[in-house]
Amino acid sequence: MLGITSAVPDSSFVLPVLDLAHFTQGGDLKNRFLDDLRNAAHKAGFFYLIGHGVPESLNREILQQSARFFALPEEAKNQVAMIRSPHFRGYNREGLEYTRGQRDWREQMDIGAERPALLHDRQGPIWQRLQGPNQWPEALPDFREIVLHWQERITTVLTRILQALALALGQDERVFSPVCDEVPHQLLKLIRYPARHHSQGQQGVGAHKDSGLLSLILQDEQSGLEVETAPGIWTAAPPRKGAFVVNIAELLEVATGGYLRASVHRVVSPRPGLERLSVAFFLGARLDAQMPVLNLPPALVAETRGVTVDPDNPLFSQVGLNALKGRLRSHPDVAARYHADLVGRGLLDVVAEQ
Ligand SMILES: O=C(O)CCC(=O)C(=O)O
Ligand SMILES: [Fe+2]
Repeated sequence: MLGITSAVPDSSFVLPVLDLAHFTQGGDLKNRFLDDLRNAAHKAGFFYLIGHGVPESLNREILQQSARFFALPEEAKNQVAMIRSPHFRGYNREGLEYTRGQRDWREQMDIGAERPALLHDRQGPIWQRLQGPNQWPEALPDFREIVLHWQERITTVLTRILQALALALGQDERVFSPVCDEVPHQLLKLIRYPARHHSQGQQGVGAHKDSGLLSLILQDEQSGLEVETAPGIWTAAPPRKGAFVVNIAELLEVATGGYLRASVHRVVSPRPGLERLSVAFFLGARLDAQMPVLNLPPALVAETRGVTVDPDNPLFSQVGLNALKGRLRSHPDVAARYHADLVGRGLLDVVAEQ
């Protein structure tokens, strides 16, 4: 059997639920929200978010667009295939993406910030290759507007959480502004996990950490997302009506010397006869930024674990390099076609030679 073999979820641990409206209301509610946020982000690194202000109707619309997109004929989806985009945008059918060397079993459409390509500037920083236009399915006239609108709303929500996290960590509310104002790195994935026969393994997406600042997941009614809350212990994060799942990603672990936890998570494939749709949004820092290391209050420093060192996944504090590393590894076909000069080389070596 491949990939995930023993998913014994730990039902004794329940992910916390945070209400963002409490942060806005101020006073005691705000202080309690900040305490709960600090705890959630330190311990599990995952929580449910309610009171976020994103209308249910908009969440339904994006899931509907997603369902319509995945229902298109293979040929229509392939017209926007990622292999046509040097900027890693577009559609991938099942089995094209890898996590820790194992094939994931999900189809997905990747959409980023809609910005002009900088590809021809080969003298520039190598991460500039990530910037460029998206690909849009011709058959779905409302797709582009709904997806970009949802992306903007979610960016606002996560920027707010970043401000709250800054306060919760004893920092100025705007401490992350220099690394995420104006042109944060945005990536939105529409994802469909088809059922899989157990003999094929159950890896919807394999165990991983997200590489940006904060991630947010909108789920349909199907479970499958699991969080490693202690070594080898997987806590289920099933869908909750009206709530998003939010999680800490690697750049915040780096910025806090490991006080904030970028938890490992995975998705187990649905049982035969079922499928699961999710929309995942990844807020990264500006690609031209260097991630700062924060000066935490002594009480928090005492509980700092240090950044997890994973030889398979070196962390770069240069944001653009970290993002490019992730994309090259997840999409070897796109890397081979457009970025062969970077494949199989340490990115830091490439930068040093430029
Ligand atoms: O589909 C999900 O629920 C989570 C997806 C995920 O973790 C990812 O794409 O990084
Ligand atoms: Fe993830």
